[in-house]
Amino acid sequence: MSFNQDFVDKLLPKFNKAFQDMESLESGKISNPDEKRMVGHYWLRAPELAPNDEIRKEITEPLIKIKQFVTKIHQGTIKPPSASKFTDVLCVGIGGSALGPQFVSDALAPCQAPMSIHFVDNTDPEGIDKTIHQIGERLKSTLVIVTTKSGKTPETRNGMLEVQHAYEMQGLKFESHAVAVTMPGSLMDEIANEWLERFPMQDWVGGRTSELSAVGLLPAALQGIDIDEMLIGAKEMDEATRVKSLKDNPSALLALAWFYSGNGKGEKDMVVLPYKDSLLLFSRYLQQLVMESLGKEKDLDGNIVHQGIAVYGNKGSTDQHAYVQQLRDGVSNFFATFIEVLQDGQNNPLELEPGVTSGDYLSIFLQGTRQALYENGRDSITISIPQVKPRTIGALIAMYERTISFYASLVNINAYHQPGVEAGKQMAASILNLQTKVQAIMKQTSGEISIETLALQTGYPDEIEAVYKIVRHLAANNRNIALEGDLSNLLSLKVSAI
Ligand SMILES: O=P(O)(O)OC[C@H]1O[C@H](O)[C@H](O)[C@@H](O)[C@@H]1O
Repeated sequence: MSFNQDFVDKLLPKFNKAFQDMESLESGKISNPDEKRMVGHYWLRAPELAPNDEIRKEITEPLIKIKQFVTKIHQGTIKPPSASKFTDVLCVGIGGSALGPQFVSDALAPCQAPMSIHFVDNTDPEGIDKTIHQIGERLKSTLVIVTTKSGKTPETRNGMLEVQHAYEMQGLKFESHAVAVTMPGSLMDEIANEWLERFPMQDWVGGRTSELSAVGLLPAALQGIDIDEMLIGAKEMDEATRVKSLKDNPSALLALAWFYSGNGKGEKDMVVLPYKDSLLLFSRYLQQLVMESLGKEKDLDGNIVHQGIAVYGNKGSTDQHAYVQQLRDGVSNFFATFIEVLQDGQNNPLELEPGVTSGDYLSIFLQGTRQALYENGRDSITISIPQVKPRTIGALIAMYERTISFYASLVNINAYHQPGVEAGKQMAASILNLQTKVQAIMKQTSGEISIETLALQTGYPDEIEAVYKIVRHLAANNRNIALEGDLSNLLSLKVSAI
């Protein structure tokens, strides 16, 4: 990164404030003012630092419960009614209730994992059917984990109902296969009352920072991943990033680099390039962590700021054969983050040429791309880890979590709420309401009507385009509606009930 000492000196007061803000956050002050919540994910790996005994218990008790439950599942003490053991795990959840478990599974699950894992993270019926089809006969020995902090996310509810239906179709009792991870008292908590087990999600842990809570630890432990090591890695990184010295603090340095690169306004995108197949999902995980945390319209004083940093990426060297061309030669609107893994992970590596292995190529390609970018004035950050293992993954997660906290302080925003997501959900709910009205009207309509008339009859004449999209979708799925006319020309269409 091409900043100089002057730039660092100028930012030092902001960092001193960021260090203070973090101290206050970690001491349990309300750091998510809109939702009036504490922000406590850092306590998950150091319960001794939690502000009181009640919170400490909220961390230690579920952890014991997870370990006991996982042992019983692996031993077959807790077993499904029609098989001797659970063999598979099916996780239903979305956003922060899916991305961490998916990333960690891809990065760390051993080849001979005690259980295979599958995910339903959308309300796409075809995607759900495909997953259930892949599980096939093993559905009877599959443990379902429904994860939702709020307990009311529509996609997760739908996924659960679809999965439940699949169990019923095979004559299996869903409740004997299901556990929930949710906030005590939530709708899901009530639904899961008769299930195998319920694991709590803490009010003071946000979805996107929940990987080291029951959300991530339960599926990881079921796959035989050492969750204690993940927690140790995160704790060690927390200690290293609690240091109030910019130059000695990895998260502060990372936040400084982000601030420099995007001029404190997110002017440049973050391209995440791990040179390791097992870290493929890291960019997707970071996309939520960074963009949902930092992408904000207003700062903490209510000024319109439109903050954020766009994140994308995949893996090296694969991406060198795709979009890296633009990174080097095209529009200069990004900074790259290389993630370098020192150990190749092969015992007897093949020598492709004398003294050269596949792993050497991977390492050399990283260096080559980094230098080629640098020579063309493109900045990059390189993070090196010795190996992809539970401890380093815990550490990486913790490093980025604290970088978010620091950066949010530098640009004076609340990193812990997501008002924009709520807006989309409310819109979707009103369109569902409109669909219900359309279906009710069409049930009582004989003959053809225009979309304009139909919109008028719903009481929302201005929602003509939404009505058009609703009927087009219903007709495409044989849902008792037929359309006559040119599908691409709204005004030519006539709707009738069938
Ligand atoms: O865990 P849940 O309450 O089901 O939420 C799942 C996800 O959806 C929400 O819309 C939020 O934007 C995410 O931050 C959250 O992780």
